[in-house]
Amino acid sequence: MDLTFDHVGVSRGKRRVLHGIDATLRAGRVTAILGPNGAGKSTLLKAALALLPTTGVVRLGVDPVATMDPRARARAIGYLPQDAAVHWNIRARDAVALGRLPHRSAYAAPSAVDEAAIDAALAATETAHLAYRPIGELSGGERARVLLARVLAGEPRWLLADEPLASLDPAHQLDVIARLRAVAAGGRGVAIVLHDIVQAGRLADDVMVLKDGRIVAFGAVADVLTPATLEPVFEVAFGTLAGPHPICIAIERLGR
Ligand SMILES: Nc1ncnc2c1ncn2[C@@H]1O[C@H](COP(=O)(O)OP(=O)(O)OP(=O)(O)O)[C@@H](O)[C@H]1O
Repeated sequence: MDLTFDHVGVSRGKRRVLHGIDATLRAGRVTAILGPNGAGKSTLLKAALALLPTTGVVRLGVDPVATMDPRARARAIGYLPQDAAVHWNIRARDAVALGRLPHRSAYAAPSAVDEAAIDAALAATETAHLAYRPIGELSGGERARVLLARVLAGEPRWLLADEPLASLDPAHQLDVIARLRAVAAGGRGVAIVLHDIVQAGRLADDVMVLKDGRIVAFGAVADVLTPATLEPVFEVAFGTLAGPHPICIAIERLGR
């Protein structure tokens, strides 16, 4: 089930921060969303979750996201925000269990299906050994993996994540990339905001590049992750390396 942006615009205060976004993000693929600071990447994810008022329409399949039943929407689209926090010092496993809330009736105890999904998410993020530790005592990277587990536990049809690799060491970055690719390989949709262009090449099938609230490139990773496309966007000279996936590396700032 694809996620479609049909002329989507967002204003924050008096400023227009997204302009007429037209794009279809495909289920079964990983889409990386790149762009300079302030380009509108996080805003695009929030628009897809109906967390912000928008002009235009975001659709999951044929259904406008904004008018979906909130529980159905929470089951369908999982979200890992930038700088996600847990405001109570609960155990990691209980934090992951929160990801199952849209599947449970109010006050019901987790079912066997819920417990299995929680255990699978802990295993997938290598956080089972942290399950009974207070989340406030975990390192930044451990907490980031637990919060990813919370989203995975909800088994959403679409997974939207804002910078999920930022605080992870290389081994756990590779694990999370493998996990997100597995989610997409299972037919679900994955859209990830990233700053690391090398990781985008490793993770993504498609890349959307935003600048000043507009799409400046959107397509298959090999077509978009090129110096010709990226240099005017980031105002940085890029070089390429041969590898199993497109590797584009920032070399130096342009025009300085
Ligand atoms: N609550 C807000 N009120 C006013 N303006 C906002 C608000 N949140 C974001 N903006 C503005 O909207 C624009 C887009 O912000 P957004 O967070 O989507 O950018 P981004 O591409 O995710 O940036 P970054 O890479 O720095 O995380 C920016 O100019 C930002 O200053």
